[in-house]
Amino acid sequence: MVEQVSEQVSEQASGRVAILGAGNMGGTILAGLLRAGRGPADVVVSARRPERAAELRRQHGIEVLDNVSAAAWGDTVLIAVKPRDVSGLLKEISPALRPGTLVVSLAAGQTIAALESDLPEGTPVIRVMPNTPSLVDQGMSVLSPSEHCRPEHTERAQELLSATGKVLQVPEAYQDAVTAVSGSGPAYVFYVAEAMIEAGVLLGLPRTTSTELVVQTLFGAATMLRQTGTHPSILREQVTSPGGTTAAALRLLDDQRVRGAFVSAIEAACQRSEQLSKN
Ligand SMILES: NC(=O)C1=CN([C@@H]2O[C@H](COP(=O)(O)OP(=O)(O)OC[C@H]3O[C@@H](n4cnc5c(N)ncnc54)[C@H](OP(=O)(O)O)[C@@H]3O)[C@@H](O)[C@H]2O)C=CC1
Ligand SMILES: O=C(O)[C@@H]1CCC=N1
Repeated sequence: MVEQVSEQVSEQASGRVAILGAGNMGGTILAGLLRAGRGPADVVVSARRPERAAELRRQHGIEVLDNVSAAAWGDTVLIAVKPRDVSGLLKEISPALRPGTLVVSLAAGQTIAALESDLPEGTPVIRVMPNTPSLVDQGMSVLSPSEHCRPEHTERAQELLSATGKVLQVPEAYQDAVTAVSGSGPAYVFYVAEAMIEAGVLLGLPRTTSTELVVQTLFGAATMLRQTGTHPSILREQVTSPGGTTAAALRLLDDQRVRGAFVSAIEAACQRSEQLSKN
């Protein structure tokens, strides 16, 4: 099966991509690459459960291989397993990697140094923090290349990740903060959405109506932030009429220290990412 696939030549700059671990994030990037026009000549995945492998073949019509075969096939190998499974997976595939294969890791809290320690000397490695809106091509992926990466390696990863949204490069020292802000960020927004929907229901709105109001309001507010480039404080002031409803709501949020709670929550996520890198 591996030989059969390898006869086909990828026309993409990032070459043949092997995604190891097709769960939430790996599956999302896979779907994004396929939407962007890649096909079986360009992408394979690995799965450890036969039923998941069958599902991936059925859904996407692509090759599902074992980890070692997929890693040997790929020009770029994307690591999308849970942080605790990364080291074992890298040790497993390390002997099969061809010289020059680019390893791209999505794992939270896994440093470049830790990744390199399980890979052949000199392997180019890129640490990335993506997020789940990649599922709708609105992802935010933030990458940090290792010192063994040449510009073409970074361009390869940028091309790969831009299939599902924006891509930014930062020094690795920022990755724990990035993880806390944009990696975990969608969860904070969904948390706020849940609270707003429940509030609408409490006030007597049908659940479907409340949901529609909240989703469109979040979408509209995010679009305003992006399209106007205006600071959120100013946009908030524009909604807040003197003596009006918004001022009453914001006063309660301030009294309940909600802004401070958000800051502390994001600090906690950053600390957790730092802890993961020490395990
Ligand atoms: N979810 C998110 O919002 C984000 C996640 N990340 C990072 O992405 C990575 C993946 O997270 P997520 O997608 O949420 O996790 P999931 O648990 O959804 O996906 C992990 C996948 O890896 C598979 N897997 C585990 N071990 C192996 C193995 N040895 N060989 C092959 N496949 C294996 C699992 O298989 P099985 O189905 O059998 O369990 C599962 O399908 C993590 O490192 C996380 O830190 C980064 C940014 C955002
Ligand atoms: O919760 C986590 O650990 C992962 C990393 C960022 C988003 N999800």
